[in-house]
Amino acid sequence: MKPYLIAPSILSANFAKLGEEVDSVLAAGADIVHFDVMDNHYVPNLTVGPLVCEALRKHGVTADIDVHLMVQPVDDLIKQFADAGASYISFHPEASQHLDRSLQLIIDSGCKPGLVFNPATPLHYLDDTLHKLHHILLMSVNPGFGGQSFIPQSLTKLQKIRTLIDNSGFDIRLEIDGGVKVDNIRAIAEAGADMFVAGSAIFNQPNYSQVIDEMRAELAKVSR
Ligand SMILES: O=C(CO)[C@@H](O)[C@H](O)COP(=O)(O)O
Repeated sequence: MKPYLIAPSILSANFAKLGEEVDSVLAAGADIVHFDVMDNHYVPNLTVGPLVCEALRKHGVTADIDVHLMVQPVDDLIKQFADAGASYISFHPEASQHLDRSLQLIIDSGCKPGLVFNPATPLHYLDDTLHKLHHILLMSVNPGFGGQSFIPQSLTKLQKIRTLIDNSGFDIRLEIDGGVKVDNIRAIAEAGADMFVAGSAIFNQPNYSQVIDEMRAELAKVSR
């Protein structure tokens, strides 16, 4: 198993001082920055685009930036985000007309490709794509908003994906996103996740390092 990664979602950060927020959360021990892109079409909310990703790089952020595209169509934004400094880029398979092409565009742009599954998106999209994936992102809430509750059925879906990955022989990260908190992160890790996106659990607390330390303490209890 890979080392656990904690990825704060900027969706819950104070956008009026985003650079400082990202600096603070990285200084507090976060591993990677989760960057939620919403287009008010694929999801009913509107957030940020490549300019903001580029601004974080210009601000001096050197950590990996994990771009989650909640957009349709997908392909036009891939190169723009790669040029803006994205490290990982993931998208929802049902939002792409040509899944293999979209994955290849991410690879050709020099980024690490991922597929995102909503709570009810079928896993058959993994049938012919696993060999190209760097990560799989399971949404444990319906996408569009921070601060929602973790959908308990996601644990079963996580276990299914973990088994698929382990049986495939490919080295793929399994990321979870939505309602991740100190009090459920251990169960989520035990179901197979190795990368944890948390927005409100981190940014809604005054002391980011305390939350991240508490999450790591819970993760240290997982036997694997
Ligand atoms: O992509 C999304 C929501 O669509 C997430 O990244 C949320 O931003 C996670 O927020 P919390 O559930 O952790 O508050």
